[in-house]
Amino acid sequence: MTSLSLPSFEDKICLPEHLRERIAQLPRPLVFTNGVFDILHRGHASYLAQAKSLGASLVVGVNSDVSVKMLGKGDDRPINNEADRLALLAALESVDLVVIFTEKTPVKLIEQIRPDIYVKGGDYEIDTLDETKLVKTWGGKAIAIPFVYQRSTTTLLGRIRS
Ligand SMILES: Nc1ncnc2c1ncn2[C@@H]1O[C@H](COP(=O)(O)OP(=O)(O)OP(=O)(O)O)[C@@H](O)[C@H]1O
Ligand SMILES: O=P(O)(O)O[C@@H]1O[C@H]([C@H](O)CO)[C@@H](O)[C@H](O)[C@@H]1O
Repeated sequence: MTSLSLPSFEDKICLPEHLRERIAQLPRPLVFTNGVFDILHRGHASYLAQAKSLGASLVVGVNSDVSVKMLGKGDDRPINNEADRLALLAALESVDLVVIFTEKTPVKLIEQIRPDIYVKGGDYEIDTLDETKLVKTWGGKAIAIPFVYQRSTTTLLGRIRS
């Protein structure tokens, strides 16, 4: 019987204890974004590709299952568990590294990574975010990417349920 090794994209999933060395290996400018990415859709894929194009590498911080519960998206969320959400993001060409965070916001993680560019989608008022204020303390930039495709996990779930 042929034995197959795990697909190489799994290497993009970073354990928090390896974060410092993995970040040091990535080319700069380093772009960072974060989110739940519960049911991946075309809006996410397009957004992440555009985020990557702003720099040389893209790191995605992914909310742990417990931290999703703090965001008020619903008692049944996330639909996909943290391991699966990390793996799907790691499988995208645009993504260089994925790492979990367990707090309500990714501020602690951003302090560790010190990205050159912080990115969120156009559904956020980027200038009001603590994440934006933080990256500016070391001369970083924050950029909001407008939606190209009107998609959302919540809308998809509504359609499945109706
Ligand atoms: N249609 C979209 N186009 C571009 N960016 C998006 C889109 N939807 C979400 N994003 C961005 O992707 C990241 C993750 O978003 P999120 O997981 O909240 O997606 P969502 O589909 O809006 O989910 P939910 O409906 O659960 O809030 C965020 O930074 C958000 O700004
Ligand atoms: O997928 P979402 O809901 O867009 O991701 C959230 O983004 C929040 C944002 O960074 C403002 O603080 C973050 O706090 C939250 O933990 C989710 O990642």
